[in-house]
Amino acid sequence: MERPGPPGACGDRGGTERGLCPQVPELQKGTVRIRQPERVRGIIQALREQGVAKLQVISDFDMTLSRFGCNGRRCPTSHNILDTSRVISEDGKKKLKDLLHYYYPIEIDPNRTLEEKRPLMVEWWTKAHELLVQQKIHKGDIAQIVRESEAMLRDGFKEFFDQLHKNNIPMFIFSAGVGDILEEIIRQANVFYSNVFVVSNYMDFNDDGVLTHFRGPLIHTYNKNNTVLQGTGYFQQLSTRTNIILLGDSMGDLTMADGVPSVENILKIGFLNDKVEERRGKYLDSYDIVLESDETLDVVNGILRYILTET
Ligand SMILES: Nc1ccn([C@@H]2O[C@H](COP(=O)(O)O)[C@@H](O)[C@H]2O)c(=O)n1
Ligand SMILES: [Mg+2]
Repeated sequence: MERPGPPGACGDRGGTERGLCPQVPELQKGTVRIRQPERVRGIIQALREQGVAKLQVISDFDMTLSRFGCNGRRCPTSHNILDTSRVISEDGKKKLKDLLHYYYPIEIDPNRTLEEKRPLMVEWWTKAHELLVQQKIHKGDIAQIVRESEAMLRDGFKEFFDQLHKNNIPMFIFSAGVGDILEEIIRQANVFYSNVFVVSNYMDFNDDGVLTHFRGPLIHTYNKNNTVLQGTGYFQQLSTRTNIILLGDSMGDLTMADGVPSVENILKIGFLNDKVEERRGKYLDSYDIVLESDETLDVVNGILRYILTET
């Protein structure tokens, strides 16, 4: 039989999905799906009880911290921002769009295995980066390209970044996007705080500020794990941060915390943005909390507020 938690504990109404955690009312939103409410309740409670000093956040960027929908259309990813910008020739734009139309359905296909997808993702990223290098992009144009784009962070981003910063919680952004672009988005949103650390695909420029190549190792959707973090030492420095909130939008994001030593508790929150019906089952199997077509960080902010409130 389930033992009730201490007064005011998450789920002390019995732990049904409805009364999952009354102190986090955002979990009642219609966008929230949870396969194992008891498990989620237990993790949230443990994160709160064990305290802020043990917590770290690991997040994907594109379509997780950034929005999926923009005024009835798809928001651009960090790659798309560059691909569709004024510095790319018409021919370059067409080729990059063709790549997207060919490879994106493969990326999100629930019927293909990760083993099948991996080499195809390497192919996509490699071809796209080669095309971008041919465009002789100037470093000095990046800020303006981002300003002119439709890039948008999810609603509630300021509270999210602020809560983490004020509580000195390290936030690791692990992205297969373009590091220079996503950093600029966060900078222009005024939330690029000292607790934010990014690993992504960064561009290298020559002395004239012209893009010459992308720095390795190449990060694509399905190799976001320890293999591309060698030499960063990031997780090793945070060895006391054994409790994790992981945020992602892809099945590839589930391995982002693989390099963290001695994980005690991990809460995986997945944004299911596209092909919702088709992919729901797999997401519910893999993420503790699934947010369907939810353009906000409300649920994440609600959980953080509860975890960070002093008892
Ligand atoms: N040429 C490309 C390659 C990938 N994408 C999309 O970028 C996203 C990966 O970035 P994360 O921050 O989510 O790791 C992924 O959604 C790909 O579809 C692209 O737009 N263009
Ligand atoms: Mg993503």
